[in-house]
Amino acid sequence: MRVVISLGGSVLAPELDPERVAGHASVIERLADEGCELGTVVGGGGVARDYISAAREIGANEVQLDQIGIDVTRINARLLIAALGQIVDPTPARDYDEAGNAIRRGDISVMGGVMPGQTTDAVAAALAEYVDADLLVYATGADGIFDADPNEVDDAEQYGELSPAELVEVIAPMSRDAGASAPVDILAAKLIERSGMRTIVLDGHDPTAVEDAVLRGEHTGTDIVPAGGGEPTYWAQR
Ligand SMILES: Nc1ncnc2c1ncn2[C@@H]1O[C@H](COP(=O)(O)OP(=O)(O)OP(=O)(O)O)[C@@H](O)[C@H]1O
Ligand SMILES: O=c1ccn([C@@H]2O[C@H](COP(=O)(O)O)[C@@H](O)[C@H]2O)c(=O)[nH]1
Repeated sequence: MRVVISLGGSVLAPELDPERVAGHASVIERLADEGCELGTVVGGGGVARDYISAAREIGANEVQLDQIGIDVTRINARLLIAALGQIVDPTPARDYDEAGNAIRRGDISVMGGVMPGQTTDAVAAALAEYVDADLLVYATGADGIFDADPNEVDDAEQYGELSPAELVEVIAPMSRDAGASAPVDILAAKLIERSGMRTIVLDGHDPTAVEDAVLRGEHTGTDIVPAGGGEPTYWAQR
């Protein structure tokens, strides 16, 4: 089973805690031990946003801000690589070919951002399509997709399941500025719609949430189910 995991910077490194990073790395290692082929895409989190807002005040344009964000995602990718030992490609992939080649060699690939105008959510969706993944998992700061930001609106309601087209509709009104917060960005939603990729969006603060979802099909987030997708096939059922 080939899986792409998008690990938000806000769940990998909300603060620089080596134990938290090691916890995420342990889960990735366990998935690899179970035979999963893995691509991991790491976000920039609060550090990227701090840099972006400082540079915006100084007068940087949106592309420059995106470039700063990309650099931070790559630093976070290196942090995760440092925790992953021997089974990982030691260099963050700079593009989908590099990531795909590492995965085909049997390494775990870790990458950050690739180009301005998007977020690592879109990188993960493109990588999943490129390597023909069985499953794409977004480990983010909210337990799925809601009708409003659940960290801001007390009675926000979760979507348990969405079609890719519904996902695009829900995500479309959200901001596209550098550093914006959304569980999945609009380009990612469009790529998921195009590829029909089976996708889960879940709260990744506890690293074992990803393991439960991939290995046991257990999660409390949102399932993005393509038309005719049927029941999700998880590792335990293969
Ligand atoms: N409709 C919504 N449904 C779910 N979460 C939402 C929604 N609108 C806004 N959000 C916010 O989006 C956040 C997730 O995106 P955010 O980009 O902050 O984190 P991330 O995915 O961990 O990646 P990174 O921190 O690397 O950018 C959630 O924590 C939540 O507060
Ligand atoms: O391919 C990419 C990836 C990221 N960016 C910029 O970096 C920040 C932080 O990334 P997150 O995935 O949101 O953590 C993002 O807001 C973009 O400004 C990018 O331009 N291209």
